[in-house]
Amino acid sequence: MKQIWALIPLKNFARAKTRLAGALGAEVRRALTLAMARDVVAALASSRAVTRVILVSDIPHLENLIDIDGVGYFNTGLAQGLNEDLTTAARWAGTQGATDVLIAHGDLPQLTSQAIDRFILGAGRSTEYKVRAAACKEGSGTNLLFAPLPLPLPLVFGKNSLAGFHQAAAEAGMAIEVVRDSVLETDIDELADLKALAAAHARGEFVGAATAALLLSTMKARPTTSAAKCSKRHPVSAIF
Ligand SMILES: Nc1nc2c(ncn2[C@@H]2O[C@H](COP(=O)(O)OP(=O)(O)OP(=O)(O)O)[C@@H](O)[C@H]2O)c(=O)[nH]1
Ligand SMILES: O=C(O)[C@H](O)COP(=O)(O)O
Repeated sequence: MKQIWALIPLKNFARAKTRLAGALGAEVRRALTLAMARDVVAALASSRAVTRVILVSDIPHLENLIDIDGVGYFNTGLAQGLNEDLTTAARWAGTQGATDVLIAHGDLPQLTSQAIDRFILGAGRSTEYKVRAAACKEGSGTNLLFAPLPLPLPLVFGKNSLAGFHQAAAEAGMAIEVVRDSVLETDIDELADLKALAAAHARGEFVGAATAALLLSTMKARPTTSAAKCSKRHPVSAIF
């Protein structure tokens, strides 16, 4: 019986979401990072296929910030980098009884438990592929990775990671299966992504509860246009 553990890496707030730093102040980026991570955790916690959900981070007292029933925390100590932290956490998960890991980034606020189960259970049907990757919307990055333990290939998250995973798999004498799924594709990296997310929410598309609440509360607090123009770095409310 598979024991699938979800690992969600979360960067320290001081270094997180830097591509939004030109538009959003540190407090708003922190709130957004936390809200999206809460939504990712909640979706994974409701998945039928996932056995355990673990946050992988060096954020102190993260359990007080994301307090969802049954969620575990792997404290990396001082972060060594995304791939190093996840590799250490995956190895530890293996010693605790995990047979497989589902790595899911913390900035996927439209993630649903149905899409997660679709992704994982699809992997079960194919015996040809051991590793399955969900592409980001640009098709270059990897939003989720499903792999058995011990990991059969090195983790190479980062810029153009999908090509990196293909290469790592080829070097390990295997192939990976790439999934394009609109629900799994939506990561929030740039201001344009955030604007698109607000528009999707306004159209009635699903957005996780914590992120949706943040979008709504900041829109209610929307300043006048002239006030927004005066501010160099806008609150979320000023960008929609
Ligand atoms: N534990 C851990 N998580 C990380 C680290 N670097 C990135 N992450 C997490 O990995 C996921 C993808 O992160 P990135 O897109 O690289 O970084 P980001 O903070 O979301 O955005 P940028 O700073 O704009 O690149 C997010 O959930 C991050 O919080 C790290 O060194 N350690
Ligand atoms: O491996 C990846 O694709 C990155 O860790 C996340 O990519 P992005 O945040 O640049 O989309």
